[in-house]
Amino acid sequence: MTDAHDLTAPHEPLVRRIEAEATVIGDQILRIDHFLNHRIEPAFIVDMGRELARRMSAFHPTMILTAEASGIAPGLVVAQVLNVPLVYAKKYAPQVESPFISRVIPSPTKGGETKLVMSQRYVQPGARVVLVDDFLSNGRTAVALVEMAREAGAEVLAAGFIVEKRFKRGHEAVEALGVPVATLAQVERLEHGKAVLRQPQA
Ligand SMILES: O=P(O)(O)OC[C@H]1O[C@H](OP(=O)(O)OP(=O)(O)O)[C@H](O)[C@@H]1O
Repeated sequence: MTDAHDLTAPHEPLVRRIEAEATVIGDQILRIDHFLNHRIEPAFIVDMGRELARRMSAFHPTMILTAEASGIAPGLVVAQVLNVPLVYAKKYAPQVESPFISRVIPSPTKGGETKLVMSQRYVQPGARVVLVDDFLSNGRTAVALVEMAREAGAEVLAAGFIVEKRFKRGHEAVEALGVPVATLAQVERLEHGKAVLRQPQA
């Protein structure tokens, strides 16, 4: 089994790019959408997805689960490397044929509420699920996905994220559900227009 330290080892290429290129607004907002979730660099998202897949491979998932929209790119890479299907809970066109499972969560970045909807046709009892998303912040999206997968009768083995904000409660919230968390970059805090990250081992 992959140990906890390995699951959260900082991925040096990502750490360096966040340090050099992130737009930081106040002590809460970290913008790296020029390579992660608005403009996507294929070679870099594949590099990061491969590293997440390497850490997830020990869990032997039968499917990857994410949420629309920003989780799809890293989720697709992890799914491709592990040769399993990717399912994404819909947010923006949540008319899903019955039977389905849904959760309403506070919208992480837009205010208001977001509805996540997932068809039970694509998450079957006994499925071995690994969650993947681009960001882990308060963890409400990930917690909702864990609950939805379990409601469908699936087993949730682990959750992997490209970036986590360690100053939010998401990591603890997901682990409290008994789900190990893997992340490639850990943002400890945002200050003076810069992101302060956990550093890779020399
Ligand atoms: O840990 P949390 O507090 O739940 O925040 C993390 C979530 O926030 C973002 O989604 P968002 O809905 O903002 O954007 P998207 O529609 O582009 O995926 C991100 O893609 C994660 O799914």
